[in-house]
Amino acid sequence: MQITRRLEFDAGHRIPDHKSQCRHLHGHRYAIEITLTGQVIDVPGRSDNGMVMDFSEVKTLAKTHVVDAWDHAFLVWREDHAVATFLATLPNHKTVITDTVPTAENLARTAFAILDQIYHSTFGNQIRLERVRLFETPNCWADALREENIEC
Ligand SMILES: Nc1nc2c(c(=O)[nH]1)N=C([C@H](O)[C@H](O)COP(=O)(O)OP(=O)(O)OP(=O)(O)O)CN2
Ligand SMILES: [Zn+2]
Repeated sequence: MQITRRLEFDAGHRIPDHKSQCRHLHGHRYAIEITLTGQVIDVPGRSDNGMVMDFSEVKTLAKTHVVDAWDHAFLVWREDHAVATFLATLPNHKTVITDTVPTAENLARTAFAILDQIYHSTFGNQIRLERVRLFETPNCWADALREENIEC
């Protein structure tokens, strides 16, 4: 069985080498959808009976490890020296330095890598992260899929 939980957050970014608008500093209302697979729990009386995993727990882990870190942050590529240096001059500014240019594809892949470890260490093999879908806008999204991210 497969379940999906969606969360939203706001963040700024830019794609410094982009040929068009995206090289400017701008922001998005991002959405992240986390898809997990597992067996439906069949233990009468348990709070999560009939569920793969309680959606509220899916949310809590995603919020703690990705969404709260990225929400209202500026996501800046470590090679984007002009912006990274400028942001470092702002006292207490919420800046997240990324190892790759912060496209929807790379952010989806980064979130997958973080969350895969988290769900695995919390729930072992019973729950598997299958996909992280990251919406940059309502019309543009990227999917990080297990088969392309993990060798298993
Ligand atoms: N494959 C990708 N292409 C683009 C990405 C990306 O992450 N992956 N990112 C951008 C920009 O960051 C941009 O903010 C999105 O731009 P745009 O295509 O303009 O998207 P909109 O939904 O705002 O488009 P409208 O046509 O104005 O609705 C660019 N490309
Ligand atoms: Zn953008």
